[in-house]
Amino acid sequence: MASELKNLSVFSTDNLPDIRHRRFAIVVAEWNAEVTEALFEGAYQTLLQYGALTENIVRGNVPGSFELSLGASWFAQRDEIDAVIALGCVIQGETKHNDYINHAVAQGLTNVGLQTGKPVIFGVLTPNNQQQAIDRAGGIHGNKGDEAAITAIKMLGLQQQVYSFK
Ligand SMILES: Nc1c(NC[C@H](O)[C@H](O)[C@H](O)CO)[nH]c(=O)[nH]c1=O
Ligand SMILES: CC(=O)[C@@H](O)COP(=O)(O)O
Repeated sequence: MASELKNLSVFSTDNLPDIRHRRFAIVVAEWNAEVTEALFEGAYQTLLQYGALTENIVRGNVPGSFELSLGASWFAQRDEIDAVIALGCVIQGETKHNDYINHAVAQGLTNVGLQTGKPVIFGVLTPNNQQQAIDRAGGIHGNKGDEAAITAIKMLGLQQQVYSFK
């Protein structure tokens, strides 16, 4: 498979913007907390590593990934928030329930970003089983939380470039 034995969290960190004064909301789904906590830790530490201040990062919990869109929307509508990172893990079950959640949250988070004009990052794992989730939350395939944080930073950099273009 394409992702076999690959660290999927390898990304360029060239030309990242100054984020000292940027404020981030991280919305975390409580379902599969062992995984989502690892995603949160990866996102939080990555934001700090690249210059965010602890006082400029706020966390909110939602029951499940389906609720990430509304939680993200509440934060994104606040003038004080510059970007939102949504973290969840939807593990395939016996029915199609995971498909409905995954499609709803992907579309929902997309809509929040488009409606607010702010980076709203899809940091939701959609694995077939627990091991695939663990492998992508600090395991052999990296940490989707790290990727989500870098994505938020990069999008703020693009936003800054767009709005400063003369
Ligand atoms: N099975 C998983 C869920 N299910 C709960 C939904 O996200 C939602 O909270 C419920 O349908 C009520 O609206 N959530 C996950 O994040 N991960 C799962 O594996
Ligand atoms: C993905 C989920 O919603 C989880 O509860 C598994 O549900 P099911 O086994 O009923 O498909």
